[in-house]
Amino acid sequence: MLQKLTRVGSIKILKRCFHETKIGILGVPFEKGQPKKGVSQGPDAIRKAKLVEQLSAIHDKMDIKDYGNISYTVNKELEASVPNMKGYAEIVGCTHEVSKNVEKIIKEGRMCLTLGGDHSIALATVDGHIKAKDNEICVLWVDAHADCNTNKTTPTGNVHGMPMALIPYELADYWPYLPGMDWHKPVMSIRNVAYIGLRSVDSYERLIIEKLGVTAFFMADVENYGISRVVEMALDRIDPDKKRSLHVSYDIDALDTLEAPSTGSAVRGGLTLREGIQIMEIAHNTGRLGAMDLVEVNPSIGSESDVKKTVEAAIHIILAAFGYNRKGYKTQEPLPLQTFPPTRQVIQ
Ligand SMILES: NC(=[NH2+])NCCC[C@H](N)C(=O)O
Ligand SMILES: [Mn+2]
Ligand SMILES: [Mn+2]
Repeated sequence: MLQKLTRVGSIKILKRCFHETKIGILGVPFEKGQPKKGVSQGPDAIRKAKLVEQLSAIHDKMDIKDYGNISYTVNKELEASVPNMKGYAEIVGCTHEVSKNVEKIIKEGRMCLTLGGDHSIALATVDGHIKAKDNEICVLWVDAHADCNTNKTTPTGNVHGMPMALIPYELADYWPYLPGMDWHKPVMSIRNVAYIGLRSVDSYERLIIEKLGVTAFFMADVENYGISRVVEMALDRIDPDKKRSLHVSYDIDALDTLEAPSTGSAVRGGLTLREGIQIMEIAHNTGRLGAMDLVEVNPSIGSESDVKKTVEAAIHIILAAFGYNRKGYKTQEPLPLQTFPPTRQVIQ
C-alpha cells in the first residue's frame, strides 16, 4: 500500500493511500439450469440491498461499474439435442453471452463480479476468465455440491449440477458433442481447481473426484483443519507459484441452511457465515482475485426474513472479496485536531 506524507500544521502524518479497486458487476438472471422459479431474481435482490453503495464505502478509490443484466437469444433448434441436459438451448444462448461479457470486463482491467442466477452460468464465467487471462487462472469452487456430473451421470438432468465437468480437459472425453458450444474449449486442468464446503456429492461425482485426485475439502476437513488452513492449503495446491488469476465460484448453498435458507438445494451442516466470509478475506489478501461468482440466491424460497438473511449473507461475502475487513473501515484522515483549549490538564 502506498504511503504519502501530509502535513497538518507542523505535524507530519503518514497518510495511507489505497490502490484503486476496479470492479465490474454482471447480472445473470438465469434459472434454466435447475427446476425452481425465482433464482433469476437473485441479481436484482442483491443490488436492491445496496450492494454498490456498500462496496463504494470500502475505501475512496473504489471504481465500480454495473454492466446491468445480460440478455441473450435462444436457438430453439438446439432444444433437446443433448440427452439429460434440461434447458439446453437456453443454456447455450446464455452461457455464450456470459463468457463474452466476463472476458470483456476483465480485459477492461476490472475484477468481474457475476451475480447469478443458477450455477450453470459458471462454466461461462470461468471460460471468459480463462480467455481474458490466457488460461493463467485457478478456481476455488465453494459449494455444498461438486457440480461435476456429466449428462450420463446426472441424477436430475439439471445443468447447474454439471459446470465443473465441462470446465477441465480431463473430463472432456466423457461428453458427447455439444452443438452450439464450439466457443467453449475445455483448456484448463482440474489440478488448478479446488472445492471447499462439500457435503452433498453424488456417487459418480465422488468417483470423479477420487479418480482424478481433485483437491477437495469437505465439511469434515473444515472441521479438522479450520477454515483458514483449508483455504491456504487449497490455494497452495491450485496455484503453487502464486501467479495465477484467482476465480472464486461461490454457491450460496455452501453456507449452512440456517445462514442462507433461500436457495434451491439447501443442505444442512454447512459453513457458518463467519467461515464463508473468511474464505473471501483470504482470497482478497492474495491480491490475485480476478473474478467471483455469487450464485443460487433464490428470493422466492422461504419467508421474507429468510430472503433478507440470505441476501445479507451474500453481500457480506462479496464485501469481504473486495476488501472490506471485519476490523472496520480504514480512514485516510488524521485524528481530528483539538480546536479548543484542552480540558484535560497534564499534572506536572
Ligand atoms: N449448483 C447446485 N446447487 N447444484 C446442485 C446439484 C445437485 C445434484 N448433484 C445434481 O446433479 O442435480
Ligand atoms: Mn450447491
Ligand atoms: Mn453449485
